[in-house]
Amino acid sequence: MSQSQTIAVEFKRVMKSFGPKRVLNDVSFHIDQGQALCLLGRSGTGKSVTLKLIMALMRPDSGEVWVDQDNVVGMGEKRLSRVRKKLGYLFQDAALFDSLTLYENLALPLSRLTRKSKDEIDDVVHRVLTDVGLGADGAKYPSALSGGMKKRAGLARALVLEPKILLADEPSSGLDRITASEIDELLMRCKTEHGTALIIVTHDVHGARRVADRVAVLDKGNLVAFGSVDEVSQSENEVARKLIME
Ligand SMILES: Nc1ncnc2c1ncn2[C@@H]1O[C@H](COP(=O)(O)OP(=O)(O)OP(=O)(O)O)[C@@H](O)[C@H]1O
Repeated sequence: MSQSQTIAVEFKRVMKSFGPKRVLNDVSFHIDQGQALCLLGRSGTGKSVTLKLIMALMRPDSGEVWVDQDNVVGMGEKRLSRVRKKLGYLFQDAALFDSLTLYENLALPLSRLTRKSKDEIDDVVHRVLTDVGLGADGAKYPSALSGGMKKRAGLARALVLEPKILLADEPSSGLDRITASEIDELLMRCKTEHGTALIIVTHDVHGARRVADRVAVLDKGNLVAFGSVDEVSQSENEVARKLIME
């Protein structure tokens, strides 16, 4: 069955348990292309598991997980690798190769996964590095980058393949407020300038209030609130209301 053109990611009645522990209980939501969803919730409420289900690194016990036009549940590796090309990931630790310069870290996925020429790769890497404010830092090794620069570098690496959907796991963790706001600005630019859908796991409610078109609050395996920041602020669920008003 084909999905609406505009849906980027959709969960339909997703259940996931580990042994006796139910981590996601009948979770349904969707986010459209060009929108930002922030996933909030206390520690251990299934936020990272949600990202892993989208990447199909895990399989739900039941339910459907749609990415763009495809239900990835039960999909074979060949088709999955095509779907995964639509996804970019910004990991907590930036996931850069320490033995490569920043430039080389960005050029590597382009030379491995695309047919771009050396000159085209050079153009893309310079453009993306400039976009994230690291235009003069391509020759540096990851060990020479500050925490904020590493996050920007991780974002550049996630964006270099021009994903339709960007998944970010705590993009502002460990950063001071000003640097965290700069990362938020960059994420918002991905959305407005490239129409990228963003799914951001975060404990930074302040950032979520600025970035999110939709907020999803998970608590004890349940999606207890979903909607705009204003809607969640007026949610009947106390956990969700308190969390967003922090
Ligand atoms: N591969 C796994 N095997 C067993 N249990 C797991 C596995 N992955 C996650 N869990 C459990 O699922 C629950 C949710 O984990 P998850 O990492 O999604 O939490 P989270 O909301 O991202 O937490 P945090 O905010 O601390 O990162 C936890 O109880 C965790 O121990």
